[in-house]
Amino acid sequence: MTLSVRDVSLGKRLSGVTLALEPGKVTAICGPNGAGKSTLLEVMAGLLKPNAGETLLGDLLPGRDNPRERARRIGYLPQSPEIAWDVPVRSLIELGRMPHGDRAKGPVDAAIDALDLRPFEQRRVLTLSGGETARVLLARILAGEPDWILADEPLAALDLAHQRIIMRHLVSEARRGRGVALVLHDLAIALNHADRVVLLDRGAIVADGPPSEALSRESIERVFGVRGEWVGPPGRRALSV
Ligand SMILES: Nc1ncnc2c1ncn2[C@@H]1O[C@H](COP(=O)(O)OP(=O)(O)OP(=O)(O)O)[C@@H](O)[C@H]1O
Repeated sequence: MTLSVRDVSLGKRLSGVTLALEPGKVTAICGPNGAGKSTLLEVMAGLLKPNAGETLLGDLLPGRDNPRERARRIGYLPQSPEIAWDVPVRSLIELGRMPHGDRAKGPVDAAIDALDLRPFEQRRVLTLSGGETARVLLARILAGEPDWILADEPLAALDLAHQRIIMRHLVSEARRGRGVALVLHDLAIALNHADRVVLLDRGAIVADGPPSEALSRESIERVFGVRGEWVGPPGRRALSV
């Protein structure tokens, strides 16, 4: 089922954005600070109502029709999530099952393993480091087995090894048929791992397509004002600036 926004505008934050995401793919949303990436993701999650335009999940309006159904279908990880209760890690991840009304062991265990959280399972969440906390919050989303994973900077707090593990896992979730949309600042991760890149600037889409096209030298210079050169072999490219 396609997740799309049609002609969405919200103050100065988004203007006339139209985008249709397909399941089975990883889409990276990139762009400079303040470009509207988080706003777009929140609108796509059905959690922020635009002034004009609409978000559609197939032909459903997510959020308004049925919030529980939306939560079952769309797992949304905000940029700076807050943790209200100092509960054990496993209990927090189990909260991801709330839209299903169960604590199914299988998906909770799978999420714990995917995010390398076995050693922390019984720890209280407020004792974890920033990167460990970020992994727990993403595990909560995975435990809910949503059709769509929308995550705002899910790798920002992670060390190199965990960035790799988690990016690979998100790619494998997409290959199993889920839709994955990630706000990413690291253009090399977007280039190497995403199937599609949507480049935003000042609230509008300025490039949208295969990563090597959307993140060409020219568009990086135009949008970020930085001259860069992609170096290294395909799949392992780095941006030399
Ligand atoms: N609640 C709000 N009310 C008004 N303006 C807002 C609000 N939240 C964000 N903005 C503004 O909207 C613009 C887009 O913000 P957004 O957080 O979507 O950008 P972003 O691309 O995710 O940026 P970053 O890379 O810095 O996280 C920014 O100029 C921001 O200051």
